[in-house]
Amino acid sequence: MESLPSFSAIVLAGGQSSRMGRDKALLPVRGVPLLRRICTLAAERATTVYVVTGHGDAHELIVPEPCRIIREPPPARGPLFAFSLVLPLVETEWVLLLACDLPLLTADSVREWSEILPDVPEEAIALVPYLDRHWEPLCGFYRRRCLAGLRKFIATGGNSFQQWLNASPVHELPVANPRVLFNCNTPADLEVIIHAPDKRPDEKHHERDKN
Ligand SMILES: Nc1nc2c(ncn2[C@@H]2O[C@H](COP(=O)(O)OP(=O)(O)OP(=O)(O)O)[C@@H](O)[C@H]2O)c(=O)[nH]1
Ligand SMILES: [Mg+2]
Repeated sequence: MESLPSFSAIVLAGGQSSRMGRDKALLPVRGVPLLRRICTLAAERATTVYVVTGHGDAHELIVPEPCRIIREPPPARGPLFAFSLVLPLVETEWVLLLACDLPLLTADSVREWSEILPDVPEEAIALVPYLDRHWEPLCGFYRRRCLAGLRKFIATGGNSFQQWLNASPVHELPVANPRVLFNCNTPADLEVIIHAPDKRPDEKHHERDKN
C-alpha cells in the first residue's frame, strides 16, 4: 500500500478570545479542552505538531506530550503573523494550519484531505477550503515555501489571510461536510456544541473570523 503523504501541523492558540470572554483554548467540550482536542487530533496524522501561543503557562498543562509549544512574545499580532513565526521551523513540504476552536473537526477528514496533497499543482502554495466566498485559512494546508511570499506580504503591512490568499496561487480544498469547519467563537456557538452537537451549526448563527 502506498504510504500517506507526511505533513506537520501548526495550531494557533494565542488569540484574545474577546468574543468568547474567556480563553477558548481552555474550554472543555465533553470534558476535553478545545486546544487539547485539536492537538490530539493533529498528532494522529502529523509528524510534528507546533502550538503557537502567548498563553504558554496555562496551555502547557493541557497540550499533549508529543506537541511542541512555541511561545509567542507579546503583543499578539494576529494569526497571519503567528503563522509566519513558526513556519521556519517546519521541516516537511506541507503543513496543516489549524485554529484551536474547531470542535467538530475529525481525524478522518484530515486523513482524507491529506490524500489530495500529492495531486496539488506544483504552483499552488496552499490547499484551503473556500466556502461562501471566503477562505477558511485556519483549517488548511500550506507549502513550506509559501514563507517567502508571506513575509513580503507582511512587510508591506498585510495582516489578512483573505487578502494574502486572494493574491496567491491557492488550490481549493473540497470539503464534503462543511460542518467539520464549525468555528466556536462566541458563548452562543459553545451552547450549540455542548447542548446540540448533532444539530447542523448554521453559518448564519456563528460569527466568521475576520482573518
Ligand atoms: N498564536 C496566535 N494565535 C492567534 C492570534 N490571534 C488569533 N489566534 C488564534 O487564531 C485562531 C482564530 O482566531 P479567532 O477565532 O478570531 O480567535 P481570537 O482572536 O482569540 O478571538 P476574538 O478575539 O474573539 O476574535 C484561534 O485559535 C486563536 O487562538 C495571535 O496573535 N497569535
Ligand atoms: Mg475563530
